[in-house]
Amino acid sequence: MKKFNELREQNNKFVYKSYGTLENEQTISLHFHYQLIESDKINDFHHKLSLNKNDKISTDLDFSNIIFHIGMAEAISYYKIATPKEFIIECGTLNDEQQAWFKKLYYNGLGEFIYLNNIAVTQDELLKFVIAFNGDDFKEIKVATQENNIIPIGGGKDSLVSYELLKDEFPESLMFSMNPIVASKAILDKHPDNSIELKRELDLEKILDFNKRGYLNGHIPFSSIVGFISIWLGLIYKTKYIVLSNESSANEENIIFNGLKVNHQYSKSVEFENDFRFYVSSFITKDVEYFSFLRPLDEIHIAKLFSQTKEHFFTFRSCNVGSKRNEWCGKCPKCLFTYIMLCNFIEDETLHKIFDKDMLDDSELQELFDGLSKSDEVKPFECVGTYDEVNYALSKKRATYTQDKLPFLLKNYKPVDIHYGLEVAFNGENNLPKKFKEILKANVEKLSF
Ligand SMILES: CC(=O)N[C@H]1[C@@H](OP(=O)(O)OP(=O)(O)OC[C@H]2O[C@@H](n3ccc(=O)[nH]c3=O)[C@H](O)[C@@H]2O)O[C@H](CO)[C@@H](O)[C@@H]1O[C@H](C)C(=O)N[C@@H](C)C(=O)N[C@@H](CCC(=O)O)C(=O)O
Ligand SMILES: Nc1ncnc2c1ncn2[C@@H]1O[C@H](COP(=O)(O)OP(=O)(O)OP(=O)(O)O)[C@@H](O)[C@H]1O
Repeated sequence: MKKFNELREQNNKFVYKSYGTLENEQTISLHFHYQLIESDKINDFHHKLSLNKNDKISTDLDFSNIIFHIGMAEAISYYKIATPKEFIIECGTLNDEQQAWFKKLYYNGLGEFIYLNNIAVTQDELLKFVIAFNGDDFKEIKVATQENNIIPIGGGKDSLVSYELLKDEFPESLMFSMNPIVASKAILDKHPDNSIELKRELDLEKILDFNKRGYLNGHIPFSSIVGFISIWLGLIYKTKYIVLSNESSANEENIIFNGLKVNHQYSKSVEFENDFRFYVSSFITKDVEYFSFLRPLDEIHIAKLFSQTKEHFFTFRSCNVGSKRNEWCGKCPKCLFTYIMLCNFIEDETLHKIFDKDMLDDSELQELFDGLSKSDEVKPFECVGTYDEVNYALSKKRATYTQDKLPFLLKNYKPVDIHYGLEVAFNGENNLPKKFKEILKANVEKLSF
């Protein structure tokens, strides 16, 4: 593996060359061009997003501001290959405050990457933006948006819960999925007139080739990309609310490394959500609002809500490893975590059918089990919840077995006497508009733990 310092010493540069829109009768596509400049070589990357047109879309305004910003968020997949000190922007401008904002996103969004590649770098040192653009500043985009929702669908249980809780109250909501997996496509297909399917094409062969040649690789803040893209969708669909399904558990870091709170789910955290809302309303538009509907909830609450939606039991896929093949891989942290969250709310027989086994009886999962349940272990780098809710669920489940019937992973598990508060803090840090808070409250009140 080429090391961070070795790559930095080569004085490589990253360039955001251009962004553009191509439109024909059927499709709209956004194109982004980046370069990684090594001393004697220019490596070009071309990234593309595309969408089928329909009569709900209006593209008659100048959307360059938001499209430029989508390019800033998407650039991270290519920037991370060599993490140059200099990030040159040739197609737009960012003031000091905006540059500081993106530095924070890149640093925290690459937190897991920095930790796993054992990189010693501060937020200030990671990169410096160089503006090499002489055009005008971007203008705020003003669109008369309607009181409707775009609900991004990931195919796992969280966005399905939002979908279920909102579908009667807001039957005209638009369901958005990017490169949808089968589970997401099933939701979009139920709403053919209100679905947004977006194709995202990375310059993947080139990324994989750099990976093979030992350049840097690691996790990127995927949800920040969903965020900027969904603002663009809100503008072209004239739709006010972007309704995410990020939970409060996403705020907890995996580990603290050199003072950096390393969180796999950084761009799902409320810190990012608050920063993002501020950024969008200050520099892009005040007419589209991004918030997470499930923010007051922990994963355990979401799991209980999900357990009321039987029709999704055999279609949802929360497993990132298997979801492209429409499978639960049965071996990753997210499979085990999802199983643990649901194990008190869905009867064993059904749960075994969904996951194809009793995951708590799989001795090969001991290490993952410890990572999820012991606070002195590093929490797995996946979208999993907090130690407290895992231990709450495990302790509750363990109490339902007699000693001789305990599944393998619960045999040596010591129930934890935690005071895990199940009450939902609706007045905690969240950005739910009043009407959404009322719907969530009414549904949570129906649950009894
Ligand atoms: C599906 C998945 O979890 N992928 C992560 C995995 O990548 P892998 O190599 O196993 O396969 P691919 O995803 O096909 O990636 C191939 C290469 O392309 C790079 N790449 C991929 C997507 C992208 O947007 N940009 C890229 O540069 C990737 O680095 C590979 O070289 O491991 C990677 C390294 O740790 C992860 O970066 C991949 O994660 C995807 C970006 C991804 O979509 N992950 C989401 C499912 C995810 O983790 N979401 C989090 C939200 C995190 C956040 O803060 O936004 C969540 O749901 O909580
Ligand atoms: N491909 C995608 N297209 C559109 N939105 C997405 C996509 N992937 C994720 N999202 C959005 O990001 C949120 C976080 O993703 P995440 O995978 O954690 O959630 P999920 O799929 O709804 O449920 P789970 O946590 O059980 O997997 C989703 O709830 C959804 O709103």
